Amino acid sequence: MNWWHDLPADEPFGLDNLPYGVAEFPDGPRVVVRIADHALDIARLAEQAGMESGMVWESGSLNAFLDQGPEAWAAARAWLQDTLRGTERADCVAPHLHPLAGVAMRLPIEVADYVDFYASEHHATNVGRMFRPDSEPLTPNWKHLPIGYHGRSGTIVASGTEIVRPSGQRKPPESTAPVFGPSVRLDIEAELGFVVGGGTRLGQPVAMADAWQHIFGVVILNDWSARDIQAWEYVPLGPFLGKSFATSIGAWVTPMAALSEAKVPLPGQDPAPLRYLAGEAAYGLDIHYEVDWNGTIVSRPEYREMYWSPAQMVAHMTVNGATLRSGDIFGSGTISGPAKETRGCFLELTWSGQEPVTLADASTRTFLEDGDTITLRASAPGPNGTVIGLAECVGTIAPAR
Ligand SMILES: O=C(O)/C=C/C(=O)CC(=O)CC(=O)O
Ligand SMILES: [Ca+2]
Ligand SMILES: [Mg+2]
Repeated sequence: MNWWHDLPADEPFGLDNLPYGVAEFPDGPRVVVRIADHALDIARLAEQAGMESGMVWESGSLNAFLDQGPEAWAAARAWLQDTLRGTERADCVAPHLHPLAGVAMRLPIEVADYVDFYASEHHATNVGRMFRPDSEPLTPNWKHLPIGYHGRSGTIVASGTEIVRPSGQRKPPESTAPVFGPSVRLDIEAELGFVVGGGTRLGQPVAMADAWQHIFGVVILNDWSARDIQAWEYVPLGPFLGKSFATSIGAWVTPMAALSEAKVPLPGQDPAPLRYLAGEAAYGLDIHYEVDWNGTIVSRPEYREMYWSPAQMVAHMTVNGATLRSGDIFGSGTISGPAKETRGCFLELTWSGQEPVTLADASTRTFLEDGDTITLRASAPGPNGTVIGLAECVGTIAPAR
C-alpha cells in the first residue's frame, strides 16, 4: 500500500477527482494530475509505460488533450485510475509524484474564446434593481435565452496572479461629466468556468443532446468587475473595460467525469424554453462555494440555484452556427441564491455599498481595498460519500498603476 491508496473520503483531491493542470518543470512545462497535495507527472509516467497517446501531455497547455475529445478523455482517466488504484505499478508511479509546494503551476489552457453568461435569476434580479431601478429587474428576454457577452480571453489568468486595480471613466451620481481614475468600486464575481474540448464546424450548431460532449471540465472563475466603470460604459453594448482587465481561474481543471454525482435538476424553468434549449441535458450541478475575504468567509453561494443549465449555454452560443474551439472557456455568470449569505458578488452582498460587511479583524468593507485577498473555494459530492474539490481561485489586489 502507498499513501495514495488509502486517502480519506473527505480528501478533496482523491482518485475520484484527478484534475489536470500544467506544471513548470526545470526541463519545461508538462500536463500533470493532482492527487491530494502532489502533482503526478503523467507525461513521464506514460512515457515509462510506453503509452503513445500520452504524448499530448508533453505540452505547456491542455489544448492538445482537449482536442482529442470525450473518448480519449475517458480512456486517459480509466488508465490513470487503473494505474493509481492498482498496486502492481506503484513503483512506476512514485518517482513521478512531486509535492505541490515545490511545483509552480501555470494557466492550464491556451484560452481560445471566452464568453460569460448571466445565468442566476437572483443575481440578474438584484443587479437589475441596482443598475436600472426604474425598469423591471429582469429584461423581457431573460427567461427565454441565457444572456451572455464575449469577454477578453487574453486576460484570463491563473489563480495567484495579482490583480492590478483598473483605472477608467466613471460618472459619479452628483456629477454631470465623467471623471478618470482608479476604480473605487472593485468587485468580484464567483462563477463556475467551463472548459471546452473538441471543435465544431462553422455553421453547425451543437444540439442539447450533444452539448455535454463538448464540456471537458470545470474551474472556479472570478470575473473581477469594476462596478463604477461598468455602470457608466455598459449602455447599450454590455460589459467592456469594467470586466476585461482580468479574470482569474483555478489552476486545476476538474473533469466532468468527476462530477457524475453532482447532477441535480434545475430549480425550474417557466416559461418552458424553445425547443433548441430543451431536453434531458438541461440539468444543473450541486457545487458549494465559499467566498473568503482576507480570511473571513463572507458568502456561501450554491451552484444548484442557477436558472440556466451549462448544456443550454452551449446550445445557445452555437445555435447561430458559431464554432466552438478547444480551449474555449465560458463562465456561468455570478452564482447568487435567494438568501443574502449566498450572494456571489459584493455589489449584491453590500447592496451597492450601503450594507458593509465586517471581517474577522473587525474592519469593514463594501468594495475591494488594495492588498485585499479573495479566495474562492468549491466542492461537490463524489461517489460513495467522497468529496470532489475544485482547486481554489485566489487573487490579491495591487494598487492602480
Ligand atoms: O445587468 C447588467 O447590466 C450586468 C450585469 C453583470 O455584471 C454581467 C455579468 O458579468 C454577468 C454575471 O456574471 O452574471
Ligand atoms: Ca460575470
Ligand atoms: Mg472579468
